[in-house]
Amino acid sequence: MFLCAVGAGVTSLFRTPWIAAVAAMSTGTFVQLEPLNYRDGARVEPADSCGTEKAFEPATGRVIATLQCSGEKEVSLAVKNAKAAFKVWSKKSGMERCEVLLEAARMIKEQKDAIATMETINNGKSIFEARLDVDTSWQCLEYYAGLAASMAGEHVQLPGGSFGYTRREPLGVCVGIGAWNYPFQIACWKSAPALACGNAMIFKPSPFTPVSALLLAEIYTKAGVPPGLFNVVQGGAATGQFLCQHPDVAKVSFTGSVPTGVKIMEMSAKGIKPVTLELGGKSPLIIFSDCDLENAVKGALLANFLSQGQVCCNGTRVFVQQEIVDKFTEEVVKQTKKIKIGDPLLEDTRMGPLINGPHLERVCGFIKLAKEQGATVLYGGEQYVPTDPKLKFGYYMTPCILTNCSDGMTCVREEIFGPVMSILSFETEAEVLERANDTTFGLAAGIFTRDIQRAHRVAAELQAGTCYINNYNVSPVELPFGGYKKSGFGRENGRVTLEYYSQLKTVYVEMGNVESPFESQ
Ligand SMILES: NC(=O)c1ccc[n+]([C@@H]2O[C@H](COP(=O)([O-])OP(=O)(O)OC[C@H]3O[C@@H](n4cnc5c(N)ncnc54)[C@H](O)[C@@H]3O)[C@@H](O)[C@H]2O)c1
Ligand SMILES: CCCCC=O
Repeated sequence: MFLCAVGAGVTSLFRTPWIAAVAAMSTGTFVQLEPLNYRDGARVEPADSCGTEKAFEPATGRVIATLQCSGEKEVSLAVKNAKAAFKVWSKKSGMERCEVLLEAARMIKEQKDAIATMETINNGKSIFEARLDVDTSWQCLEYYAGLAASMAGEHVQLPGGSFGYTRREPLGVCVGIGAWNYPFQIACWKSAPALACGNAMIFKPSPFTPVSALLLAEIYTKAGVPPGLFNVVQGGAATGQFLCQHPDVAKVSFTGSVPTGVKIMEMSAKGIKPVTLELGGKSPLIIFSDCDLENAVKGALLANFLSQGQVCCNGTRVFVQQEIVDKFTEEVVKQTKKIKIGDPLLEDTRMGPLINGPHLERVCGFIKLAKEQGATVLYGGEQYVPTDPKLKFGYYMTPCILTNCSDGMTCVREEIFGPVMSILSFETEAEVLERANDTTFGLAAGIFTRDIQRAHRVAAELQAGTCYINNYNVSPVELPFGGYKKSGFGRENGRVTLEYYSQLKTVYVEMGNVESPFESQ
C-alpha cells in the first residue's frame, strides 16, 4: 500500500508481510505515495481540487504527503456513492450489520501494530499510546456491532384496539469531520455508531493527519460494507464546508475547536441538519488533601501529558488543596522529569513531538505569556532537540509545570493544547467548585479524594460532560463522552450515541373506522 524504506515496496494492506513491514518501520522512512481519497470502495485521486496541503512526520519535520484538497465535484461524487451504498446497507438487519462490523474490528485488532505505527509517524504520539488508541478503536466497533441488532422501538396500545409503534431509522449520509490528535480513533468513534445504525459516512480527516483513515476505509471494504458506505475525502476548511452544505448530507459529527464548531453549527442550521459537536476544553482537576497522593500525582500526569498534552479533555487547571500543595508539586515535578521524550516509535518513549512547527510556537507563546503575567515555570516548557540527528527538525518540547498561577491568567483560561499544567491552590470545597466552574468550557473534570460523599457531591456540582473520580482520561467505549457549555453537545460512545445517528418514526395503526367531523350527514 505504501512505499517505505524497509523493502516492502507496494504491497497489499491485507497481506501479512505488509503488516509486518509497516509495524517494523523506523522514523524518517515513510513516504505516502498512493491516493488519499477513498470512494466507491477504492483509493482515488479527487475529481477536482481546491488547493493542496502538506502532511508532516512531526518527529522529523519531513513532508510525508501532499494532499489535493477535494473540491465541490469530488464531494458530490462521494455523497452520490454514499447515497447508493446507504440504500443497500440500511435495508440490512442489525445482525447482518453486526457481522460486518465485528469482522472489521477483528481486522483492526490483527493490524494493530501497523495501524499504530502509521498513526505515530503521522501524528507524533508515542507508539505506546497509539496502540492504546487502536485498542479503543476496535473496541468501539465491537461495542456498536453488539448494539446494532438491539435498535428497536416501542409498541403502544391505544383505545379501541388501535395501536402505535416506533421505529428507529437511520438518517442517511452522515459526515464526520475529525481533529488531528486522535485521527484513527476519531474516525472509528464516529463511523462505528453511524454504520451500526444503518447510515453511510463520509469522513474528512484533519489535513495534518490524512493517512490512517484510509486504513479504516480499506478494512471496512474488506470486511464487507457495500462500496461507498465509508468514503474519505481529504482537505481543509473549504472541503469541510462543501460537505456541511451539501443538501444530501443528513448529519454532521464534528470534532475540533470551538471556533470551527460555531461555523459547522451555522452551516448545519441552514440545512436543519442535526450536529454533534465534540469541541475543546479547559478542564479542572481538583485534588483534595485527603487524597491518595501517589494516585493523584499519576492522575495529574495522565490529565496533562498524554499525546504531548494535545488532548481535548485534559485537566490542565490543577487545583490542589492548600495543605498538600507543596508536597504534591514536588512529586509532580519529580515524576514529570522522568518522562522520556524522543523518537515516538521507540518502545520506551512516552512523549513525542507536537503536531507541527506553528503549534509548537503557539504553545511556547502561551508559556512566555504566562511568565509575563506572573506565573513561575517550575519545570520544562522549552523547545527540545533530541540527540538523534534525524530528529533535529522535529517539534519537541519539555513538559511544563506552572505555579504561582491565578484564575485570570491566559494560561488558566484558554485551551493551550500542549503539555502545560497550571497548578492553583484552594482552601475550601465551595471555593474550588466556584472556581472550577468559572469557564466557558465544560468537557471534563476530575476529583481526587478518599471521601466518597464529597466525591459524588462535587461530581454532581461540576459543569462538565465527564467527571473522573480518582482517575483521569480513561475513556471506555461503554461510557458516553461529550461536553457541556461551549465544549459542545451530543455524545460519542455509550448506548446513547445510537440516538444521535438515528431518527424516530411513529406509526399509528387504526383498527376501527375513521371518525371524522367532515362525515356527510
Ligand atoms: N471533544 C472532543 O472529543 C475533542 C477531541 C479531539 C479534539 N478536540 C478539539 O479539537 C481542537 C484541535 O483540533 P484541530 O486543530 O484539528 O481543530 P480545528 O477546528 O482547527 O479543525 C478540526 C477539523 O475541522 C476542519 N475544518 C476547519 N475549518 C472548517 C470549516 N470552516 N468547515 C468545516 N470544517 C472545517 C479541519 O480541516 C479539521 O478537519 C482542540 O480544540 C481540541 O480540544 C475535541
Ligand atoms: C480521550 C479521548 C478524547 C480525545 C480528545 O482529544
